[in-house]
Amino acid sequence: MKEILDAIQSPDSTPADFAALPLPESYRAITVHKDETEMFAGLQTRDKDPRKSIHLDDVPVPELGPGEALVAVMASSVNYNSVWTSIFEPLSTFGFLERYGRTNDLAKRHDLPYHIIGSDLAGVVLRTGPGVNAWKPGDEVVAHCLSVEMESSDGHNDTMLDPEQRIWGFETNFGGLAEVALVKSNQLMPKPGHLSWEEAAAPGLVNSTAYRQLVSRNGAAMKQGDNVLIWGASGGLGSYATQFALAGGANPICVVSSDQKADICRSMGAEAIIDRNAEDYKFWKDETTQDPKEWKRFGKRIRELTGGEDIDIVFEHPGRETFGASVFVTRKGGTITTCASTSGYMHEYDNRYLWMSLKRIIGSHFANYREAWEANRLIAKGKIHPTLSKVYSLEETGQAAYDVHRNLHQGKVGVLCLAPEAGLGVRDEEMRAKHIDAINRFRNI
Ligand SMILES: C/C=C/C(=O)SCCNC(=O)CCNC(=O)[C@H](O)C(C)(C)COP(=O)(O)OP(=O)(O)OC[C@H]1O[C@@H](n2cnc3c(N)ncnc32)[C@H](O)[C@@H]1OP(=O)(O)O
Ligand SMILES: NC(=O)C1=CN([C@@H]2O[C@H](COP(=O)(O)OP(=O)(O)OC[C@H]3O[C@@H](n4cnc5c(N)ncnc54)[C@H](OP(=O)(O)O)[C@@H]3O)[C@@H](O)[C@H]2O)C=CC1
Repeated sequence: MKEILDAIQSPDSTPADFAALPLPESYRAITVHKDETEMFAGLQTRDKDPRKSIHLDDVPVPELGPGEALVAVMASSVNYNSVWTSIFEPLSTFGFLERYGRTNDLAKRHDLPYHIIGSDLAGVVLRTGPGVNAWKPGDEVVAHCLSVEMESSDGHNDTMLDPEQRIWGFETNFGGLAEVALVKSNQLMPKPGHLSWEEAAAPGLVNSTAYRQLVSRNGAAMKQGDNVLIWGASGGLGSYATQFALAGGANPICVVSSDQKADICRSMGAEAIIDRNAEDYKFWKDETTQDPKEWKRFGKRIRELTGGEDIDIVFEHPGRETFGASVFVTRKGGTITTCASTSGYMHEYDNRYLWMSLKRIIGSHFANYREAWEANRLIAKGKIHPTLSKVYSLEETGQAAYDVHRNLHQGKVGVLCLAPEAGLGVRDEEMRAKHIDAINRFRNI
């Protein structure tokens, strides 16, 4: 592994040098264990502690198949899907690995008693499998997390519709929170040169998801002037949705839960901000009853902030707790676009407000390769910036996941894998200097 790291850090290394490097037999990886899937049985979601289920193990390097690449991972990031994996909710991800393993001989590699998690990476290609022409050893890359087989016609208009669509590092093994990762070569994209490894690894999953959900025609197709209600506007998804709204000439109405988070949104350029804690919205009277008066109070507050207008697009992901309010505050003909249900997936809303006002609910999930590429291109051009706050070592990944689970973090949380320290890997200092304030906006808060 030291030889690999030396080659990555030497400005003189050539593709041939990388191709000649011997692969290590094993590498360090963040895992959850199949024999521990019941460890949190009986506990409330909030009390399930990722620090107990997340392990740092030595694992063998997987065999490389056709159309695949092995990547030396310099940095990765914590996504909420790794929190779900680590608390075995809504179900254990080992079921996904077993199901994938049953599809063909090569996929059997994924069905192991340990799951190497993580759905982001920035690093360097070490080896490519047969049939890979677009990438070569030594390429500096980021990887998006869409894994598809594309043997069915279903996915050929939109790869997200492939019946064998999986999220890498969640529904497949050999994820990015590790020193080496196995990806399909059509997950690779150029690493933005003006960013360090950990900055480049931070946006991938959430940036691509927010791009499809909000900007793409497959999502809400946001346009100039739209009022966009963004839940968790300084969180993982929300910090990118807010930037897309501002960069696209829309009007973000940012919902957050503290003064500090409101300040972050202001520093991104947002003006309309609602602190859901300070204003104490209680959309639910009890476990089973919502309070439409609270939806109305929320809608009134939005009208105050927009000069009397209602919401064109709701960027939804909290789910059960907020969905009734989200449907209510959307304007006639408006769109609620949802990609998650952090607070519960059995949503309840008053359907009269949906059909009588001709509103639409759009389900959105990650992004196809083209959407992920376009989202990464915006990062590379300095139009959208990483929202990296803290950086942890690989050993501290459990703590990093705990922070995200408990909503103690801001923006995105990074993890150094092979990178010995933060700040390495910048190739375009001039462009970096132009954007340095925006790049550092979330750092150490
Ligand atoms: C990029 C980052 C993303 C995120 O962070 S997203 C957040 C994290 N992700 C999640 O929380 C999602 C986790 N996944 C799940 O919870 C589950 O993954 C799903 C609920 C999405 C699906 O559950 P499943 O068990 O995989 O599928 P089924 O459809 O409930 O069960 C499969 C069986 O149901 C049959 N079936 C499917 N559709 C129909 C139909 N329309 N009519 C009749 N049967 C149907 C199938 O055939 C099959 O059957 P047979 O078990 O016998 O093989
Ligand atoms: N389908 C897909 O492709 C994807 C789905 N996801 C899913 O989306 C969800 C969010 O991910 P991500 O943004 O990365 O997570 P983060 O935790 O980084 O951000 C979510 C934000 O939502 C807000 N929030 C949390 N709970 C509630 C609540 N009950 N009511 C209102 N606001 C709430 C919080 O902000 P505040 O406290 O300031 O209000 C929090 O910071 C997760 O469930 C994740 O699995 C994520 C990426 C892709």
